[in-house]
Amino acid sequence: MTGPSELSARSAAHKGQRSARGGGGRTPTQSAVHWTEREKYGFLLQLLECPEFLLPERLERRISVEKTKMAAYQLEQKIVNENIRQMDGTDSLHRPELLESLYSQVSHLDSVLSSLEGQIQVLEAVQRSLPRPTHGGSQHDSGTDGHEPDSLEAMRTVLSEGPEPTPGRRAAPCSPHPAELEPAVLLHLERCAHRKTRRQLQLLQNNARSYDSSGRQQRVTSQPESLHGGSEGSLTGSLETLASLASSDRLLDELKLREMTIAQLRGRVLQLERARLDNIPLDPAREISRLQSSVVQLERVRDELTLQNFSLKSKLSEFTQQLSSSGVQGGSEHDAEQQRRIGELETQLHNQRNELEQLRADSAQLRALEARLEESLSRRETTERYLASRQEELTVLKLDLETLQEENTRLKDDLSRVLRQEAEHSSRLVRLSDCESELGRLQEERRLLADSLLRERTLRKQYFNQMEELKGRIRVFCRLRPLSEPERRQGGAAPIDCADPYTLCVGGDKGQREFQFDRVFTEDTSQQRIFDEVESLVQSSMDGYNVCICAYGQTGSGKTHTLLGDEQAPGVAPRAFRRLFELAQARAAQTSCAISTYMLELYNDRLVDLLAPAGARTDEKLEVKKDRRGTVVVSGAALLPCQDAAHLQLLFERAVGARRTGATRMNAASSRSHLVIGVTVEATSRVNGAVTRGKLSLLDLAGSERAAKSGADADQLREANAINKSLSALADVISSLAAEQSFVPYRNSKLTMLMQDSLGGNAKTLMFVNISPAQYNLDETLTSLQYASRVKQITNSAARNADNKEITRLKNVIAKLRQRVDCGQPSLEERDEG
Ligand SMILES: Nc1ncnc2c1ncn2[C@@H]1O[C@H](COP(=O)(O)OP(=O)(O)OP(=O)(O)O)[C@@H](O)[C@H]1O
Repeated sequence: MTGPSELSARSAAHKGQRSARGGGGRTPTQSAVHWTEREKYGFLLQLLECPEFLLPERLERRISVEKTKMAAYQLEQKIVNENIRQMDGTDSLHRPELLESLYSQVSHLDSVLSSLEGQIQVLEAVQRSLPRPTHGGSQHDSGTDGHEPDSLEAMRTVLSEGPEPTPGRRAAPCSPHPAELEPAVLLHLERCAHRKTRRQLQLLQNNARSYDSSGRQQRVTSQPESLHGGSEGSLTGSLETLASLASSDRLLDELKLREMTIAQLRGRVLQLERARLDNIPLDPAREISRLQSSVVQLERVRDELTLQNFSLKSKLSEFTQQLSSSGVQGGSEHDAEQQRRIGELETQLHNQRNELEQLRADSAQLRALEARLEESLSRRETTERYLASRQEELTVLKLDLETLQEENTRLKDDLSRVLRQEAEHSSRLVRLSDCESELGRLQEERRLLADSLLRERTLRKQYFNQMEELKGRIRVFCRLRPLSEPERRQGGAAPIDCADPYTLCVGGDKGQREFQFDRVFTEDTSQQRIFDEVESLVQSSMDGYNVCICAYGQTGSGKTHTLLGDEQAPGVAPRAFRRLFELAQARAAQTSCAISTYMLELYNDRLVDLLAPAGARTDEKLEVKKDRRGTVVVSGAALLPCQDAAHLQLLFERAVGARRTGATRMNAASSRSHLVIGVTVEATSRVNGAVTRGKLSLLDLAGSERAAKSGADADQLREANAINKSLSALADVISSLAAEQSFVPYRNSKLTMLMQDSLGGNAKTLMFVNISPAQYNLDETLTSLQYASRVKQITNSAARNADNKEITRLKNVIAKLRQRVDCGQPSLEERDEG
């Protein structure tokens, strides 16, 4: 069965052959190349067999008829091609026979078109080679019908370089004469003209003969009249005979010239034939050559005979002349003799004519044989060509078959692979649809989880804040540091005991005192444990609260260690930085966080920007202000955005490195200033665009100390004064907040101004009170604990309110007791001392 790919391959091959043969968009020149020289020559011979076709009008008509035929065939071919094109499509699979028949139709049409084009070309070449008919009379007097050229000049002109342009007429368009056609055409034309001249000559001779016989009769019947004074009629007849003879001479000359031209043309045709024979296979060429040489020999014999004929004719005319002259002179004695001789000569002439006719018949037969040979050769050539083309086609088809077989194998492999892939693909599709439904379910689940997570988060925040509320806005943690070696040597540890995680018992001269805090951390508490307690506040700053974590205590009590720590044991600050960025990362899907920082030092009541580049640090006064949202800002201080925790840590280390420290008797690296680290967090919700702003303030306060004890010099005394002043202002603020006074003296110190937005209000504050365990520092420890207790009083509003009521009651009791003292009863202090 013929497959569609095979058919299309064959179609392509067929089209390739057609285009190679000049099919499709052929030009006449291209077609002529494929209409062989032999075919052209055969057609030309056929044409010359019917000389009436050489008339210009007929040629014209024939050309136009052939062109019309060609147009019709071309149209038909187009239709068949269109059918093939459609058949090459989907239907071709089911109708291979129809397609085959269409292909054979196309081949047939191709060959017909090629033949028609060749014929047209030959006809046009013949037309071009003919002299153009002139309008208004013939330029060359042919003496016939005005169309048949018989003028020698015209022939020569055509033979040499084509027709001369005549005056009033433009030269023929410059189309080249096919060199091999012109001599053959001219030869034929010349032969036609030759035959005509000979017919005329024959006519003249017949006339002369009839006149001669009538003259003789006249002479026989009217001899007595001619003897008496001559006859006028016989004179007229003699003159006509002379005229006929003269015209006969002219015709004879013309015949000679024509025969010479014919000989020339024949030689040229032979030359061309020989050249053509070079291209013809060996045996037929030899055969044609042999036949042609015999034709030439025959023609030579015929020419000789023709010459003899001429000489006889001339002799005859001489005799006729003599005869007529002797007739004019009144007869001669040798009449009978001459008549006999004339009779003999005429017989001889007649015989020679018969011979000549015989030769001509032989020649015609030879030509017919030659034509048949040509025909059979051409048929053989056509068959050979057809066989060769079939052979080529067969080779191409074999190659096509091999290619198709390979293609088929490859396609089978492809098909099996594709089928395998399709099976895999369909199983994958099933899996994919399962996955899709699973994904849909998971997405729904995720959405529900996200909703519940949001609800949970909101609740968590709510509970967290409630818990923080319960813990109090101000929380106080107490941290006891380990006893150092110098302290051990200087009297050892003070009687400080941690009764429970919230109670610290300190023994002293006035007995043991108890201090309650939110948490009490003993000397063995790790930095991580401390941070675990602080972490919730760091989270609050992410939730939009202002959070302040500060460390208070005498110098060397461990404030810096708690807040900043060192490389081995990082304090609250570096851990808080890391936690902030972890929280920002965890919430990245819901909120985008922008974290910035400023780091300041308050030294001798003067603010210093610790993040300003070293060279750029000037004495420019930094001012503490509040923005429209009530947040404290320091104008002139750098507020640097931080990309990540490492960046913030780097800035922190830079600031700590720039901080002012000095050696005291109490601490080799004592902080002589308050360190304020502010980390602002601006969180923008990706859901609704809501912005929350929080701040984490870390405050490492300078050590509270007694100047004499710390061994301070004049500068250090000034530093200590400033430090104590600011700490006292901080205590005042906290007292005011505790007493819920309407006025809180924030502006008494730069420190309190700076901490305004982180103390009181909605702010959450955590104070570490750091204490030394040394007996040597017991007084300072007690002072610190009392200070922290004051702060603790405002940690819980409910408790605070209760405390306040209690204080009021006690104050009333004191007042009554004072009245009793005034009445001789002991006072409260006296009772306590007792
Ligand atoms: N909990 C602790 N565990 C171990 N060592 C501690 C602890 N607390 C403080 N120290 C050590 O005590 C010394 C003094 O601590 P730190 O410098 O933190 O005191 P300070 O209160 O900041 O002093 P100043 O106010 O003078 O700056 C340091 O050497 C520190 O390492």
